[in-house]
Amino acid sequence: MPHAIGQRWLSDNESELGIGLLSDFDARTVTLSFPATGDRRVYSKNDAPITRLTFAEGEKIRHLDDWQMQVTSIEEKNGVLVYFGTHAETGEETGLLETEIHPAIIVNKPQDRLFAGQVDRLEHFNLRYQCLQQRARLQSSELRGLNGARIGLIPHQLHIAKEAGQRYAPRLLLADEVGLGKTIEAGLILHQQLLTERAQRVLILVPEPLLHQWLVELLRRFNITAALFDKERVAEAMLDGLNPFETEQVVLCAQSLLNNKKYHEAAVEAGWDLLIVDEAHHLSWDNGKPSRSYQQVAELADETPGLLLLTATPDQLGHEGHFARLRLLDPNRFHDYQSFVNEEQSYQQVADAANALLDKELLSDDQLRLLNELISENDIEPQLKCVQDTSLADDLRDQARTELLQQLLDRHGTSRVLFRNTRAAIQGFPKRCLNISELALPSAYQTALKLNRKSDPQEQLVQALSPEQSYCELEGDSDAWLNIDPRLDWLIDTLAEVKPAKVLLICSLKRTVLQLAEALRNKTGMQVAVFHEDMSIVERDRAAAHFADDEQGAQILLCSEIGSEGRNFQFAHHLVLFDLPLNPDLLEQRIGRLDRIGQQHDIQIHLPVFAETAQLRLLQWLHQGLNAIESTLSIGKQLYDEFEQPLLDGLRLQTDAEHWQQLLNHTRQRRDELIAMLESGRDRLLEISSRGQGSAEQLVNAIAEQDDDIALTQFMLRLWDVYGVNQDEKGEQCIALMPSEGMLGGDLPTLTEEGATVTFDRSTALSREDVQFLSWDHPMVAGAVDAILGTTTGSTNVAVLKNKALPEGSYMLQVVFTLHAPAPGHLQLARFLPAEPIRLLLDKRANDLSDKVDFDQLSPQLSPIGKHTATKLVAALRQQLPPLLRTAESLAQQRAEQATAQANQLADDYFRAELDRLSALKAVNPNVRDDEIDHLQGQSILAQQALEQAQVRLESVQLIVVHHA
Ligand SMILES: Nc1ncnc2c1ncn2[C@@H]1O[C@H](COP(=O)(O)OP(=O)(O)OP(=O)(O)O)[C@@H](O)[C@H]1O
Repeated sequence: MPHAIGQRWLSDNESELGIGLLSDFDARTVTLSFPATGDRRVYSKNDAPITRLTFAEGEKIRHLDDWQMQVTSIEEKNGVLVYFGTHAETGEETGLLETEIHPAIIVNKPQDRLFAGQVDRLEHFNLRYQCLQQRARLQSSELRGLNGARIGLIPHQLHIAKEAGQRYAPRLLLADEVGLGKTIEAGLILHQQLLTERAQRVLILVPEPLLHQWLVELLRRFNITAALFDKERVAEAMLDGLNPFETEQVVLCAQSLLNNKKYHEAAVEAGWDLLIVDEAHHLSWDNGKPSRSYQQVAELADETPGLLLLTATPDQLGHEGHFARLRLLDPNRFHDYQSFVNEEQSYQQVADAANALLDKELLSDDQLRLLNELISENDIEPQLKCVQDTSLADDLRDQARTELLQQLLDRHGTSRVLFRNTRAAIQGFPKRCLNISELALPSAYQTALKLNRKSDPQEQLVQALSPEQSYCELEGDSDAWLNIDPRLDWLIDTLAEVKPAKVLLICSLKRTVLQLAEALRNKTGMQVAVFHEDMSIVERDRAAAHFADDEQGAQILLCSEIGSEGRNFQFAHHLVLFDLPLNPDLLEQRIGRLDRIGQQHDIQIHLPVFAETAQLRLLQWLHQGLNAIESTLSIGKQLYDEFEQPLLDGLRLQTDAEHWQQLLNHTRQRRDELIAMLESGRDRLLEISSRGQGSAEQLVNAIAEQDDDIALTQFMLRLWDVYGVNQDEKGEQCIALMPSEGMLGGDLPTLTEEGATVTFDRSTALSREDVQFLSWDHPMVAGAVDAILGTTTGSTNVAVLKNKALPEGSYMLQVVFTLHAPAPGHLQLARFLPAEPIRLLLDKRANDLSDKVDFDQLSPQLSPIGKHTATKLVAALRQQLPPLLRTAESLAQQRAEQATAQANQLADDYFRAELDRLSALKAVNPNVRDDEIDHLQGQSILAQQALEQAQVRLESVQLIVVHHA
């Protein structure tokens, strides 16, 4: 093409310069000036990496004065093109000289890039298509947010997470027994809410000692980076005039931080989508009065759509407290304690009906009547008939039973707001074995107790349970007890006996921890780790790590009561209870440190008690009366409240042996009674709804199947190759990755300069903390897909097809479109609108070959060609390709219209069914909140509006030329 001043050219390598103007040339060089950036480049004429910018008929051009023209014909005058066409605004016929084209046009549309000679590599074109497919898959996956967590697949957790994670603004109480994975469930719900953009701003409040554990679990298991707020950080931000809580999206802080009024106000003002409160039993409500922490959370909960409360011991501070926490979830529903209690009494009937269905036996007339009564507003005759018809296939009858059960659970009780799984229901947990060592009460203690008898009943109790205190008071030395107390030698012997096994010791007071630690060090020289409330978080974490260290760590960790909440010490299986708490729920929290998911051994609980003392009596009451040591008990606090007075009298040794024995018998009887009642009523219902009948196992299977699918591995291996990530197979299912310089789409999330080791294998990820677990949810996968699709990489290509069956020189156009509807992320429109790319293959006569030859069939037959030849081929077909592209676009448009109509139908069906379901539920189960229904209605309208705006967008275009050589 002869050069002429005034022609417009583009740099192949520096497209950001905009459109160049040929300002000079001679026999050897060409000079381009780029008006948009003020740059100038001189190129060697022979091999200049520049491409002439030309437009074809039907295309639009922007004039220097910012108006647009659609080209109808083209002429050339002295080597410079003149375009004729219609003015977009006035509709008049007009002409536009090549020199008058706007210099700041960014050439990033695939067709413009192709015509401007910006031809990408074949592998990049293929990768872009695969990324589009993967993004579609990702967006519409039912398992999004569930499959990517580094966790073992435990059905009850996944069931709860799926149930709640996909709700709008879930408000619920996660109340699994200690150590069954409430943190994991909350993490899974949070993960789904974040990934689907249902929640973006999240505040997590936890007891201070658990801050670090939460931070680590969120990052390690879910790749969620929370910002840890402490006093210093908050104060500093406030000094700078900022609301600290507005500076981060996911904030983790100690609930006690909000005791500062200013901080609390700032937190409320900042606004959140989701609030998570761990160890929520601390939000107490005593004698009709809310505690300070309850009020703090209530204010936040009022302003925040989503709320997750976590507690293993919901009744720890009484049933009224439990009700008060339910009220935080939904004040309208839980407004009157007495009616709540009355309602709970009716659960027995519902549970009976549920049991009848679960038994899979034929239903009796009474049972049929009961079901009809309980689900009276629906016609359940067809399902009942099906259940009773023994000639039908088992799976049909099972399905009918499941439907009935679902309706029953949906309509009754707290099943939408409260989840509680128990060890008994899940099974497979190690045993708890109690080892009691009865020691003789030292005579010095006996004397001290006689001489120093207290009159105050509370003091009497303390004295009876801790005889060492009286002794120390008399001696005037608070350490004196360690010189005579046989429990110290007993402890040393126990440690020696179980060595090298780790031992966790819990007692109620910090003072005891420090004194015992000192005595152990002095007497044995052993390493001892301690953990108490006056240590900083860093000190506590260091102590826990010292204890966890297998090689050089301490054999024993001594904890005050604070160590018994939330912490993970299941690598140990010996627990010393140096004293016993009166509250059975605290006892459960203590044992729960070891009795947790992941515990591999039976748990040995060691208990030293002085014979014939209050200590022994308390042990008897907890063990023989409640059986709260070797098994878990959800009603410990309730029983404590019922028996408090006779128990305390007994502990003060004011009752004789016979009365004491009677108390033990009564306690046991009452316990059995209550448990039987709960097992058949409230707890039975909770158990059924928390475990997810069958659906939980299906979910586990679906995730396991996805784990086994090698599609992700194949995709990522290809992606790293093309992206420029160096890979080194390390064996044991691990791959070491190193970034290279100038990676295709820039840095990849979680791949640092030092590299990263990754695995696609869940069990490897579970056993190797240093290895990243790659799944469809992992930020590196989503980040890489976004990085590729966020650039123009792979949006154009020219390839050769060596196929003798086709005439030499014939050509085809492979074009990929996507369908876009502008919608907020939380709408999750991809559920309805297929995000699958629309791919078209047209021959030169515009025949549509897409259905005859698919992408994966064609791709291996294509070979790459050099850029120079590619540019020449495009230039040679410059006038033929735009009409082909227009045909492709109109075909894509037709498909898009079908897809949008289908999407509309799907969305309509979905929202209608959900609204019907929720409205029907609301009529019988007030746990359905009005705002959930309003939200669904709003979403339905938004979805409709967004679908009306759906448009196709060209993603990539490939010219395929047939060549036989
Ligand atoms: N699915 C899982 N895969 C792997 N580890 C798990 C899983 N679920 C729970 N765990 C581990 O089991 C332990 C107990 O889980 P978690 O802390 O979530 O329980 P919790 O119910 O919150 O306990 P607590 O009642 O003491 O607060 C933790 O160490 C956790 O990491």
